[in-house]
Amino acid sequence: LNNNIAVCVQENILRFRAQGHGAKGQNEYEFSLEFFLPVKPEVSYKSTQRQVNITVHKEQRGWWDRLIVQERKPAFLAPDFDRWLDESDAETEIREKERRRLKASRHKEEGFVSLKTGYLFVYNLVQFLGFSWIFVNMTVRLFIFGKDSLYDTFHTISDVMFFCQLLAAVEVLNAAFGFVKTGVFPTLIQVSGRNFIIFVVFGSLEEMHRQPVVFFVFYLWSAIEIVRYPYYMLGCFNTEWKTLTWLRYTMWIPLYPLGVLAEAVAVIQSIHIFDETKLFSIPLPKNIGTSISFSYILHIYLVLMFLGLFINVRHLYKQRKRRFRTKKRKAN
Ligand SMILES: CCCCCCCCCCCCC[C@@H](O)CC(=O)SCCNC(=O)CCNC(=O)[C@H](O)C(C)(C)COP(=O)(O)OP(=O)(O)OC[C@H]1O[C@@H](n2cnc3c(N)ncnc32)[C@H](O)[C@@H]1OP(=O)(O)O
Repeated sequence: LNNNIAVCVQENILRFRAQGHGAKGQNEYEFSLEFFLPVKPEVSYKSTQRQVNITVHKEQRGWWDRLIVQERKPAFLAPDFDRWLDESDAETEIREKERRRLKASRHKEEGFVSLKTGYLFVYNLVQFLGFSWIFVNMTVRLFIFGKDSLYDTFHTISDVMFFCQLLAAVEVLNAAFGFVKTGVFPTLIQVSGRNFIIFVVFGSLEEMHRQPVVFFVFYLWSAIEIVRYPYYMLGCFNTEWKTLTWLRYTMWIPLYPLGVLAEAVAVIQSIHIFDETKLFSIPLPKNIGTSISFSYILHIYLVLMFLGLFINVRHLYKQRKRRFRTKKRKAN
């Protein structure tokens, strides 16, 4: 039994004093040890029925040649070999710890990668199904109803197109968070450009719903997407189908300018409707005039569209070159 324990470190000397019941009955025990190198003055201890465990920390990490300054160790001092560590043991322990840490972080990384892949795969699948439905539906209707089908594209297709295009906003986030290796800006241009057309130009004007231009815009958009999304889906499994890759990086060459042209026609057709209906026009104070028509914004948008066309065609051209260059190098 230990009591009245006094432990301290002063001037690098550990001083211990306690009363206890030992082999020779009740006694006062004390010792002092001067350490080989500086230790921290803070000391902690734990006392049990059998022993007192004292913990002293070295001032600086490192290996000491011995524990105390005296070369001869006092008779009462003996190492506890259960807790003894020499340099090689410590190195093995450090290496083992590092190995375990690396393994744990690799596990975490693998978990994240498979979660990301699963998420991208599901996203691409949903988009693929959506755009396939649009493309097949429009094609079948074109065959069955001929020219008439051009006039009711909006009524039959717009809900699914709204859904797919709204969901496509996720692609900007994917790029921004680095989930996919691409620039945020081209994706932002692509997604916001299309959403402007579908929600503002088509969505807000009933007069536009029956325009054949809706057919051309939707058909051109979906034609590329039924190729692009399956290409990404295969990419999620590090697989590729050469024909699909070629189509993904080639079809945009005719489709993109045609798509922008169709969108520009839609914007131009909508201008007079916005002027007549005064929809989204900005009211002005009476002494200046009545209002600023939304058609001014549309004129600015037409310019931005061709700027967007230039930026994205350049981006897609670079992606195409990168894709086919890597492929050639891999083949060598
Ligand atoms: C800031 C405000 C702006 C205001 C707007 C101003 C005006 C805007 C005007 C815009 C005009 C738009 C016109 C447009 O609507 C017309 C048409 O679309 S017509 C139809 C033809 N269109 C197309 O061909 C374009 C289709 N879209 C795209 O290609 C992309 O959206 C685009 C961002 C343009 C390019 O895609 P990305 O940069 O991602 O290139 P990659 O496909 O090569 O992908 C790069 C790597 O990332 C991997 N990736 C990408 N996405 C995914 C995914 N969802 N899941 C899995 N992996 C993905 C891909 O595999 C590549 O990796 P790797 O190289 O390892 O294979």
